[in-house]
Amino acid sequence: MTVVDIPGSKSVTARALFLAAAADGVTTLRRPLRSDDTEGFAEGLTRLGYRVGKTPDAWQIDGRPQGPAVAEADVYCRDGATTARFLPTLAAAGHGSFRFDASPQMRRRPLGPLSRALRDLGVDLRHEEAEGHHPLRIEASGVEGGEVVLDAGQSSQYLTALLLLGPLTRKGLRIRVTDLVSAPYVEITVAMMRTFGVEVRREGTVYVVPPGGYTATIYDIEPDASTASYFFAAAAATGGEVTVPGLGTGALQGDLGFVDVLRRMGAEVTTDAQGTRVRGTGELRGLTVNMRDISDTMPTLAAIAPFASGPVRIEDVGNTRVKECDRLEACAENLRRLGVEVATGPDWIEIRPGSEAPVGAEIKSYGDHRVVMSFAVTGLRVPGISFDDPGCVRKTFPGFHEAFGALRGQLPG
Ligand SMILES: O=C(O)C1=C[C@@H](OP(=O)(O)O)[C@@H](O)[C@H](O)C1
Ligand SMILES: C=C(OP(=O)(O)O)C(=O)O
Repeated sequence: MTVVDIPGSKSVTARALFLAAAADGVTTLRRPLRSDDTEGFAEGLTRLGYRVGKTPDAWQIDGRPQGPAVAEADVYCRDGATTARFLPTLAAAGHGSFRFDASPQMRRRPLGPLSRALRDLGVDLRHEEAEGHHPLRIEASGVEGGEVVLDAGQSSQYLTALLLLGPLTRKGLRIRVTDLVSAPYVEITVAMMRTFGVEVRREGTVYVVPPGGYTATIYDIEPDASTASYFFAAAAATGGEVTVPGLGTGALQGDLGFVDVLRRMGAEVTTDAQGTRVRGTGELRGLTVNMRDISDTMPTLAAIAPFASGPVRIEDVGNTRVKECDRLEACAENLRRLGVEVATGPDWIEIRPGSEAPVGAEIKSYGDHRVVMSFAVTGLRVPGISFDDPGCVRKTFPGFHEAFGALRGQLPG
């Protein structure tokens, strides 16, 4: 049995940084994720004048309920959508002139529904180049609050950004949501807001957020469930056994639901209060699965699908086309490089394992950490897999190759 120590959750760390910055008092985050996305978020806060103190195991943030400590700032959000979508709302609640820009891929990724909602709330927000995309400029003078309509069918992060903003407005927010993808991420947001002293109420499709601000706390960041998916998939694909402590029945992240997909395929899964264990049984059945709620794990499943005994069809994942790359096409392209038959549609991918074993090839990373980490799992059973850009794992797990290499030595085969 192998016990794997998975680094902290990106989503939880990003939210915790926002909440800590907005809270009244000093917050300590224990075991935050240290990766390009979360270091970028913390750097953004520093640019906005917040104090972020770092030790190897904890980050400490001096909260400022009144908003950024500087009157002007230029914030580079790197490749992280949480930074690029959450930080502008934090800035909007303060006073000053703030500009946000991001990596070329993050500039291509959409933001329009969020910026429209902020404008509807009276925020002076301008896109400097393409409408609905970074770079953008906010002339912030606080947010009054009230009711706003939001389409979060492309990204739940728009809704999370507005929910996080709610308690910083003068009247609170009523957010009427017309569509929502990646819904479990909103549950993470609501649960974490509660820990920082704010109760979000739901009335059907309306989220009601009271004004009044956040309270500082000591917060333990749980391990990243999307990262854990590579290690669970490794066990399922090789007949090995992997245990991840800290991701148990009380975990906040919906992506832990990936183990239910592995269970449907034939793996043995046990989850208790302490963590989750996956044991490969030698059986990996094909299936049709809707991954709308957990689409960050779509590439993980696509990458082990060639080992299934029948076709694997993944549905309702159209939003993976606007992530670090077009993930449906990236997975299809790389599976074809391995000699695997695959088809895609607007929001689905179907992998059809053949009688021939996949062959080794260079994987085209498209700068996407999940493409690399997913096909590393394929590499456990297919000799000769290499990557054109292995380093792009830095976005969420700089130490991935070392950790996965250590696991490889402990798995069967
Ligand atoms: O809120 C979050 O932390 C995230 C939400 C999801 O994005 P979408 O809601 O855009 O699907 C997920 O893919 C991303 O990695 C992190
Ligand atoms: C889509 C992802 O990240 P983000 O949207 O936060 O950039 C991801 O980590 O898979």
